[in-house]
Amino acid sequence: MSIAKILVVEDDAELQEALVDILTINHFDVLAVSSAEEALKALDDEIGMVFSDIRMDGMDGYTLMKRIRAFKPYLPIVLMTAYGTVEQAVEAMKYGAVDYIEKPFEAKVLVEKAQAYFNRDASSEDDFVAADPATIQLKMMAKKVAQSDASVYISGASGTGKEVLARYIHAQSGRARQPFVAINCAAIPENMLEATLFGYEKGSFTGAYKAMPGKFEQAQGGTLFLDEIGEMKADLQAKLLRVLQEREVERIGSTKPLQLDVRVLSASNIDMKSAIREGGFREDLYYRLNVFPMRLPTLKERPKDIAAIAERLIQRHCGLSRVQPMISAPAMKRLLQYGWPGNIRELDNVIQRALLMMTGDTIKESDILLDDGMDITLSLSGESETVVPDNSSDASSEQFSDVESREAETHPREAFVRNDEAEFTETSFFEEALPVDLKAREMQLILQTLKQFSGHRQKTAEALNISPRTLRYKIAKLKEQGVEVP
Ligand SMILES: Nc1ncnc2c1ncn2[C@@H]1O[C@H](COP(=O)(O)OP(=O)(O)OP(=O)(O)O)[C@@H](O)[C@H]1O
Repeated sequence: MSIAKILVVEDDAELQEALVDILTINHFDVLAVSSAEEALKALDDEIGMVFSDIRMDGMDGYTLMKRIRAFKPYLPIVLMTAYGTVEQAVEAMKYGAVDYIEKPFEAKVLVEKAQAYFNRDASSEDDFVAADPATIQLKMMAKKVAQSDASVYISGASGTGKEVLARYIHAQSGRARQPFVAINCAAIPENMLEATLFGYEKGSFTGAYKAMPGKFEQAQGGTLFLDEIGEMKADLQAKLLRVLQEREVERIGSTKPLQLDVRVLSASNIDMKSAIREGGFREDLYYRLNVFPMRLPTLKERPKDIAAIAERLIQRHCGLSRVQPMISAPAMKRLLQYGWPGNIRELDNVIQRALLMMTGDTIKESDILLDDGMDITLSLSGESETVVPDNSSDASSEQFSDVESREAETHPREAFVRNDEAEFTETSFFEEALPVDLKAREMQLILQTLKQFSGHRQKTAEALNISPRTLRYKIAKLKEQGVEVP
């Protein structure tokens, strides 16, 4: 299942041997060849990455890369270039090399590149960075439990990486090549969640103008991740329990049960034990979901992860084609000293800000803008691009923000609610019971406004006083959740 080897293409025998030694010592399985022609013959599904020299007799590394790209569009290829051919390497990157190393290079550089890109094109892409002993142990457990079909329940505060861990479990399992379907139970209005989970037949309720498979069906053969499961209402909990017990699902309006082969992972950031005690969550369902419990510590509880995750985030945001900026020691100290109430999601925002602020190739202390030191909340992740005045009590000065924020809770945007819809669409379906949580309200507003302007994005964004980019982001999120957007 997992892609096993790194292919080294190097015609200098001595250097080839050194490369093989370094990679092998660092636990990579390596196959080495001396020419591009041999490399093409050696490339099979077992190869998860290529390091290739550029200047070789016969076919050069540049041509080799183009040839590989024809049948392996995503295979990470790192070109090794001698001094003076850097421009050629940069040019090569435009055609699809993910990176280059300039000779002579240190062993450390080679290993870092291997760690960064190896298996990058596999469906088992590993974004779960673990450097703290607590997380390393958790990751090992996740790898083990991935081999079974046991239901895993992941607890942890918001932004600690519960979805990342769920994806990791899926990627490490025998289901890795099958779909991973995630649904955020809190983001979908209560009356829509059942249909989204189980699917529905055309005409089975007002608004069901065409048949839709549910998330269970979409995850067939793979993994279904039920995020924020604690938000699910009692009647739906009972239905979910039945589906899990019987391992079959019936679309709403259908009498044909569908046998399910779906592994279920779930997560929540609420205290489920007290939810059970208070009657908010069914104990029997909890025990069915919680066959294997995993708890993600807050970022503060795993300080050794901060630097490693920050580096991964830099890689992620710089793309594969840019030399990675470094973090200066004082800047890192600042990251390490901070409390991270928003966990990794907050770290991600801080890194994105720093990348924007920095000049040169190093993130300096002054580039680190922490939320507690800022008088504006400015997130650049696309999740919240608007500037929200901190602690503002002036509702009129606020914008309709992406931030699922406390500000929004204090000042719900009543002015945006337009109850003038009459036709049956997903929108009117939402209106049957006004959703209580703000995410649902936001969704309702967007769908209503889109409908009002016949799906015209620009006009909708203007009416909601949000940027078109924010609207696009929100629409993409809704689509991800299975909501039909006009
Ligand atoms: N171990 C990790 N390594 C690298 N990035 C991570 C890690 N954990 C989380 N992230 C990043 O942090 C962000 C938040 O992660 P994720 O959405 O999985 O958190 P969550 O706990 O599910 O949050 P919520 O409870 O709000 O749904 C994402 O951008 C994710 O890629």
